[in-house]
Amino acid sequence: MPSVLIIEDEAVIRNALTRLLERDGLSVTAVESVEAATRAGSLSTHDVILADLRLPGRPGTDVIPLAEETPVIIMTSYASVRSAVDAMREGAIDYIAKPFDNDELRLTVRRAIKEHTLQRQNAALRAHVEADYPVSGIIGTCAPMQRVFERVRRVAPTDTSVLILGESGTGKELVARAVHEGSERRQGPLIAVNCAAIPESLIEAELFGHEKGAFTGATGAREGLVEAASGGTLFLDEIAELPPAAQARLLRVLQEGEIRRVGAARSRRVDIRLVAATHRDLPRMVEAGQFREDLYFRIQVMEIRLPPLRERGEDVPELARFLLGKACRRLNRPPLRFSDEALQRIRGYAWPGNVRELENAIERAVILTDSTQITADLLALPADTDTAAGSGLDLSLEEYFREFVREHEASLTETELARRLGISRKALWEKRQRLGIPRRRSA
Ligand SMILES: Nc1ncnc2c1ncn2[C@@H]1O[C@H](COP(=O)(O)OP(=O)(O)OP(=O)(O)O)[C@@H](O)[C@H]1O
Repeated sequence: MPSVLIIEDEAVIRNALTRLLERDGLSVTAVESVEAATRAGSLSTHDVILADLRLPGRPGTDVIPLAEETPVIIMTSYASVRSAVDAMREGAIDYIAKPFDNDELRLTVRRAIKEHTLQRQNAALRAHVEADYPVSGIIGTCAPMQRVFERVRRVAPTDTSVLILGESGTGKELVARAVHEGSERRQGPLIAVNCAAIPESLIEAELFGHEKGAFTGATGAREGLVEAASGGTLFLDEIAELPPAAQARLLRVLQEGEIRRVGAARSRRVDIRLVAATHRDLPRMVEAGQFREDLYFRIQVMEIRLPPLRERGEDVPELARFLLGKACRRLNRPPLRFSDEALQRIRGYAWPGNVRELENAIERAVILTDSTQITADLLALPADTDTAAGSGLDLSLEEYFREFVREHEASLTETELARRLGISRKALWEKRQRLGIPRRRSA
C-alpha cells in the first residue's frame, strides 16, 4: 500500500485529507508540523509527502531536502503564483492551491506516487537497456536530472518565460527544445539564437528586424528572429551577452507583446514564449548594472538549473554509451564499445566542458579507432596528454585553429572566419570559448 505523509496544522483539513486519501487506498500518517514529522521517523520511507506551506515553526518547504527522493507537494492557501513558484524552485514537485478540489488533489497525489514508482523502476531498468527517455531524448536517471525533467513537464504547457541555467555544454539547448515540444506551441516555430555569436552591431537588427534604410546597408525591410518566432518559442541562448539597447527592446516585447523594427515608426504584435539560457551569474550582473533588473525579473519566473556532468554520477557512463551509439550511426561505423579502462577514465574525469566535451571526445575516438573497441588512450583526456595516441593530432589541430583565428580575425567577419574553417558560427564561438580566445568586442 503506498504511503503518504500529511503535514498540516489545521486539524479540520488534516482529518479531511486523511479520510480522503485513506478512502483512496493509501496508508496515511498525519502530523501538524515539520518538527513532528521528523520526530515520527525517516521522511524518505513515504511515497509522497503533502505539506502545507505556512506552518507553525518551520515552513513546509523545509521537508524538501529531508525527503531525499520522495516527492513533496506543497499546499498553499496563498494562491499566489509567487509562493508556488518559490516552492517549486526549492524542489517541490507540485503544488496545490487551497481551497482545493478533492478530485484534483487525489489526482495530483496519485500522479506523484506513480512517477516516483516509475522513477525507481526506471533507475533499475535503465542500467541495462537504452529505454525511452521522458523528455525528448535527454539522458538522465540521476536525481538532479529527474528534477529537471519534472520541472520541464510542469512548466512546458504554461506560457511562462523560462530561464535555463547551467555551465556550457550541459544541455541547455536540448532542454529549451523539450520545453517547446511540451507546449501548446509545438506546432509553431522554435527559433534558437545564440546572442554571443552575433556581432553586437548587428544583433538588434537580427533580432528585431529593420525597415528599409534604417542604417547603411539596409537596402530592404527585413523581419527579425523575434517576429519569426511568433506563434512559437524564442530561445535566446547566452542572454547575458545582449547589449543594453537590445535588452530594452526585448523587455518591450515581453511587456507589451509588441515589437518595433529598427527604424520603424510603428510597432507590430508578436506572440512569443521566451526561453532564455545563460551560464553567467545574472543577479551579479544586475547588481553591477550590466543587465537590466526589470528584464531579469521578467525572464526568471521559472528557473531550470542543469547540473554539471561531474555531478551526475552513473549518468556519465550511460551518456557515454548513448553518445557512442549516436557517433557510430552518424559516422557510418559499425557499433563500437568502450574498453573497461576507457569507461573507468570516463567515470573519473571531471568533464569541465560537460556533455559537449564528452560528445567531442567520443566522436574523435570513433574517427581514430581501427578496432571495434574504444580504448582509454583514444579518448585523449587531458591528464594523459603525454602518452595519449590521439593527443598529438588533437593538439596540432587546436594550435592550427588558434593560429588561424589570430591571423585572420581582424580582416574577416565571424561568418567568413567560420566558413573558412568549415564550421558553423555557433561552433566557432564555442571553440573560441573552450580555447580561451574569445571574440574581441567591436567598438
Ligand atoms: N542529457 C543529455 N542527453 C543526451 N545528449 C545530451 C544531453 N545533454 C547534452 N547533450 C548533447 O550535448 C551537446 C551539448 O548540448 P547543448 O548544446 O544543449 O548544451 P548547452 O548547455 O546549450 O551549451 P552552451 O551553453 O555551450 O550553448 C548537444 O549535442 C546535446 O545533444
